[in-house]
Amino acid sequence: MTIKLLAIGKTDSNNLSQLIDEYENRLKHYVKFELELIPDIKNTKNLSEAQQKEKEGEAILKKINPTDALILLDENGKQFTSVDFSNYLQKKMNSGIKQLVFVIGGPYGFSAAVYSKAQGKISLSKMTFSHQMIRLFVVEQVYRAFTILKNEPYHHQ
Ligand SMILES: C[S@@+](CC[C@H](N)C(=O)[O-])C[C@H]1O[C@@H](n2cnc3c(N)ncnc32)[C@H](O)[C@@H]1O
Repeated sequence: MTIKLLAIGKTDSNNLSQLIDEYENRLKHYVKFELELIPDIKNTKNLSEAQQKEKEGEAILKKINPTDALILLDENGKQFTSVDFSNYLQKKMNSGIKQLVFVIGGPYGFSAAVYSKAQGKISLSKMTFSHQMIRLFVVEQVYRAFTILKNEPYHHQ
């Protein structure tokens, strides 16, 4: 199974990018992983929040193949412990899915169209993180999950 993390807009902070790269590189030892950044929507100044979400939603859905499992990162989604999340990933791998796609919304979240296509929602906390910082937290948690599955000494209960 391939895991893709889809997000809108390039990561503005070099420090953040470096940390994301670090975990992305570590993850490559365990699974085929790709972080794909969808270019920012242009002329957002002339768009309402709802219009921006719609356009971002269209761009997101264009990237999804019919056989992908689409899972949204969302404050109101299901919460896991890191061990539970590792078991969740193991089950997805066992289920024969070709590609698991985690999607991070833009600054205003997801359009209704994206919600309606999603097979699940995962929350990393009840608090809201910036759409850029959450990238790092997702990559780190996926990495952590694989170290748990491999019994490696990264995670401590
Ligand atoms: C700034 S937040 C958008 C917040 C907006 N209130 C909403 O309704 O989604 C941007 C994106 O970051 C992700 N995000 C932020 N906090 C999160 C959390 N605690 N758990 C999971 N994803 C989160 C989500 O993908 C969200 O769409």
